Amino acid sequence: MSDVSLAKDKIQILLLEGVHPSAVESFERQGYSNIEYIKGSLDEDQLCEKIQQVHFLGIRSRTQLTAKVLAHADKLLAVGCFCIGTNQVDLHAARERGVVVFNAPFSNTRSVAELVLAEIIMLLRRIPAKNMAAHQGGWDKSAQGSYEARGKVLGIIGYGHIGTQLGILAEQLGMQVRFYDIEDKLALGNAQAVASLPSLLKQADVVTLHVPETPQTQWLIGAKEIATMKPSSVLINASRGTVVDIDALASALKNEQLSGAAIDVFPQEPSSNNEVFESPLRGIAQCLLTPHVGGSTMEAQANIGIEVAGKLVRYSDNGSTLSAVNFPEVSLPTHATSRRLLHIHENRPGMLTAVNQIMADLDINVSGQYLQTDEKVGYVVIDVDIDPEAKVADEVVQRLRDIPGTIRTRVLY
Ligand SMILES: NC(=O)C1=CN([C@@H]2O[C@H](COP(=O)(O)OP(=O)(O)OC[C@H]3O[C@@H](n4cnc5c(N)ncnc54)[C@H](O)[C@@H]3O)[C@@H](O)[C@H]2O)C=CC1
Ligand SMILES: O=C(O)CCC(=O)C(=O)O
Repeated sequence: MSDVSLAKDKIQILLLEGVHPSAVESFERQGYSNIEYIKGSLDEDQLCEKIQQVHFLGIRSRTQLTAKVLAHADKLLAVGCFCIGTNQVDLHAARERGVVVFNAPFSNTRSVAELVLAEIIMLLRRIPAKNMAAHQGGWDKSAQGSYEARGKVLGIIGYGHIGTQLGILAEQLGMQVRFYDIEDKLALGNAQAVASLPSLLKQADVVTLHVPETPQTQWLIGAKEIATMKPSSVLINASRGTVVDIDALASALKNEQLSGAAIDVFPQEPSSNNEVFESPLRGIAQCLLTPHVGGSTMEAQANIGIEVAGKLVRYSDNGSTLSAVNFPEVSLPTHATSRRLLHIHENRPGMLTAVNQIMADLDINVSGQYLQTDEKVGYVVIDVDIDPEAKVADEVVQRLRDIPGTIRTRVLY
């Protein structure tokens, strides 16, 4: 695949899932005007059709970017996930096609932490059940089973950006923060690491999940794990729907093995606001259900729009892959006097030699070269002194493209 960079108004941008208008404004400010904005997500077949003309794609958590979809994406240069999670994208397939994927690693962190903090208090006070009763004409004025958060043990599973932010906020309420993480983590404030998941589950009054979706976190919490939790404790999941076995949770709540739960993410989520939400948890009084809105605040969404659009623009304008989640990271100065070539290739021996041999053969001076590789892919950005009027750029691109193992070549400017 090879592209001589298009004029900005020819670059087709598709934004799905109602990403914040700040993204559109950011693109437009930088001269990108060919933007299609769709409020919902598209299913696999619709995406396979639509993606064929798209250079930059923006999605949130609903759009599944499978290997099949990516196989139709001949023009696609980069994907922006306007969220933290990137599990909805086949990152390996994207990388192997030279498609760079970006996300917003902390623009909605605070929003999730605040929601979880609110849920902790609501659940410990049995507000979901009292609220449901009141809506039906009931009056459950009783302290039975209601507790303060102060002094209770908060067990955080996954002590990353959200887990640590939540831990700090919870300490302000006087909670005792314990966490379990597969990595060694700096314990902030008075938080304490716990050596194993069962140990954390046994001692916590509130268990909250803040792990990514990975093969290891799939069904991390099932009937066996719930059985080790205190019957007075509550479970919160605002991470990914595949982390908790929902049937096991529903039966534990019905059998009063747990005192309550707050669930924001589900194994199957509606693809739009018009679709009916089905779940075995529906109707359980002491279960707070929210429609995957942990990160959905105006502040977070506006910031994410600017952040991710900015990353896509920087990649489009100067080739920078800084903070890409599936790609070697190259951060670049702009060279006003040079032309810039991008070469994405399979990481195999001799690639750089082959690239530089072409420059030597064509008597082109290289004024800057930036290479990064990971185990599969190499990404080299080459600034060259070529007269903008000279036709040699076409020949360079052709010869770069002919190097065996080349995935994509582009001339930026
Ligand atoms: N409900 C919502 O709207 C939102 C949900 N999320 C979800 O929250 C997740 C966490 O976000 P961040 O804190 O920003 O991620 P992060 O990457 O900063 O932290 C994740 C932590 O989980 C740990 N971890 C991974 N596997 C583990 C395992 N098997 N057991 C214990 N710990 C494990 C990691 O070592 C890391 O410390 C995201 O991946 C996303 O899926 C994020 C934002 C909004
Ligand atoms: O707001 C969204 O669409 C998804 C939020 C989320 O789950 C994430 O940021 O990972």
